[in-house]
Amino acid sequence: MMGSRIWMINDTQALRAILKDENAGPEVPFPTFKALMGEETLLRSHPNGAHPNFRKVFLAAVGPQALSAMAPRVVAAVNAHLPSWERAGKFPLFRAARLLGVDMAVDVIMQIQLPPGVDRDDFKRQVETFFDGIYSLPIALPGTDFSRALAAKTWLLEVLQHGVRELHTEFIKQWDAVGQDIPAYAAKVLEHAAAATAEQAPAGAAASSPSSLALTPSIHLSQLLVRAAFKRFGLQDAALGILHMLVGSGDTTRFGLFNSWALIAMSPRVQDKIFEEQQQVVAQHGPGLTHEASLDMRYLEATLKECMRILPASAGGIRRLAEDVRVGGGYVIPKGETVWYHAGLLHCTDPALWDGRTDCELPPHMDWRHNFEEAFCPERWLGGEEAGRPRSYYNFGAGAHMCAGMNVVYMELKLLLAMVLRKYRIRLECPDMLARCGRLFPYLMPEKGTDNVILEPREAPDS
Ligand code: HEM
Repeated sequence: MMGSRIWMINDTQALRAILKDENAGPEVPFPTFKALMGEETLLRSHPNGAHPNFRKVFLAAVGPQALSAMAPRVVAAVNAHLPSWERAGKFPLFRAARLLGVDMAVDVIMQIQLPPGVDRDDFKRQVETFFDGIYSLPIALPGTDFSRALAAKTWLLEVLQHGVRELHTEFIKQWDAVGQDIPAYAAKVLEHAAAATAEQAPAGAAASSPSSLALTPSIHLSQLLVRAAFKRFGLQDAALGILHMLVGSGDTTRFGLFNSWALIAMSPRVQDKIFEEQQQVVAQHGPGLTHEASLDMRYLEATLKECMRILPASAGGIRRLAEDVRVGGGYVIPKGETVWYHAGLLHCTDPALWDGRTDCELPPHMDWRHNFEEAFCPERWLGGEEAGRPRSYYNFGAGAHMCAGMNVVYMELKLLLAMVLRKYRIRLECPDMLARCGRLFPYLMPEKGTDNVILEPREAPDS
């Protein structure tokens, strides 16, 4: 692929070994990705114990308190679009998912601070241009997506330096104070967080002083730890770390949202069950959409899992083997080779759902095109269902690098969908929009003008 040889691994037994860092290192071997994201990504190598410590700090930054603080920002982001969709009675799904993905990354998750004079919408347009380039051919001719993305990168790195400057300065001070040792730095951050919890600092409280800025768990700080693993880094590299997380959190979210929204729009049955659950959530938590309320949306969560089982929002992950790996049938893939675990393929051959038949294009549990009602069954995730509980779920990866933002994604998507589905039934204006998607990789791309979602107001429950 793109000049690289890649082995697709669908043997879950062999995969277990590959998903451990001792045996294989994450890597994205595509020239476009490397040119835009740099050679030194978290996904590539982890000197100095960087990865497990980065992960601890990242997970501390997205714990329950942080999610509670994030929820109102999710609601605000959706409210910035919903009224115009309501006025039109419909919205274009691909564009809506793309805009919301960027909003979630920029405003909700990363809370990007811009320098005076930089317009937030202009910034978001540059982020979109950068996203588009990631899936393009590495041809930097004028007017190509790739060359536009390279230009956007230069601009974005310049702008992002503003918001990360103070943290970078304080980080370097703390970094030197701990002898430039990543585990020691991470330990200090976690101690600081524990002390703040003991003092009952309010959820999402901002750091109280410049030095505590570099000791308070945050996604920004976790990215700086990654940068520090490679070299003594400057402001430009700090900005690149932030750009990485904009991609990691925004681009994936838009695919998750597009796929889920489309599948849900195809199922009035599932929408009714979500609506019923929302009424119970309102009875228990009131009408406000909070992180706590989102925890009681079990059916909606099962629906999202089912959507991302059928149409994963990621293609899994890629690894460079550090050891020979033996796979089924006695084959050995030699050290140094690149392997890919593909979420969609693994879901197809889920041992709990697949009967081993190979004479069909897609097995019934995946075949949403021809067999929608049988394939799309959120109840699978709730147990006690004859459809069978899935065993393979690789949408968020697995093993040492399993998505650290998974709980953020579930909360975002649950709140967003609840805001729409409490008020509306939704349906695709062009019912076979998904089946007509011309482009399938790396994401589903609808044919022009086919992706409108119609909003039909639900009658008030007591009317
Ligand atoms: C639907 C949305 C998302 C999907 C499908 C997704 C999927 C994934 C996958 C498959 C991996 C593992 C890649 C591998 O094994 O090489 C991963 C890693 C990661 N994701 Fe996500 N992701 C999503 C959203 C997010 C968000 C919103 C955040 C941040 C808040 C995030 C943060 C991360 C991080 C930090 C890692 C690296 C973890 C590590 O290396 O330990 N993701 N994601």
